[in-house]
Amino acid sequence: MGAAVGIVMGSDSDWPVMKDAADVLEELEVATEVDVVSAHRMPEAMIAYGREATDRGLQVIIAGAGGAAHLPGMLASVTPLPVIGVPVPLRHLDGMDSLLSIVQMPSGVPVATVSVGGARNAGLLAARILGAGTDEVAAAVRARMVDFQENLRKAAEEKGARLRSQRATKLGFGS
Ligand SMILES: Nc1c(C(=O)O)ncn1[C@@H]1O[C@H](COP(=O)(O)O)[C@@H](O)[C@H]1O
Repeated sequence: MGAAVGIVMGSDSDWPVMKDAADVLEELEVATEVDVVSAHRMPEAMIAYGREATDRGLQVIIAGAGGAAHLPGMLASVTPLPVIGVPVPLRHLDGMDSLLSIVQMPSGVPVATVSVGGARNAGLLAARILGAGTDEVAAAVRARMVDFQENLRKAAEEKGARLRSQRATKLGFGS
């Protein structure tokens, strides 16, 4: 089966951030493809990627970029697929430039923007979009997402229990 989610970034220097999206989608058994596609540096190839995405079977695009981050918005302008934008933080301005470039889209061209460096949430959001479908593949992704959420809840509860017990021990109440 081909990739359902395309993960693209403006430069390979974004990969340490964008890898989190690929990793969580791998955990959820969602097929992904990864590529460098830059609106600024390779505009024709970027347009082709966006235009061909649906025919190639992609269902969601995750696009990460830093600085003057035009890639997510430009992709959203040439594809009907949902585009999730990841603001990649660079050395200057701490990602505020990336965030504002991605989030402040003009009306009519939506990009679902996650937090600065929030590639893991971008992956999770892509899985939720896929899981909203009505076929068997969507149901399977949805079931894995429900498990994921259950594990998240348990982990949070365990952290609370650990903290309560450490505190009680410190104050001499026992655990
Ligand atoms: N924001 C964009 C775009 C674009 O939006 O088309 N293309 C590259 N870049 C960004 O430039 C930063 C520096 O790239 P280099 O590390 O290659 O110099 C990266 O964060 C990339 O996403």
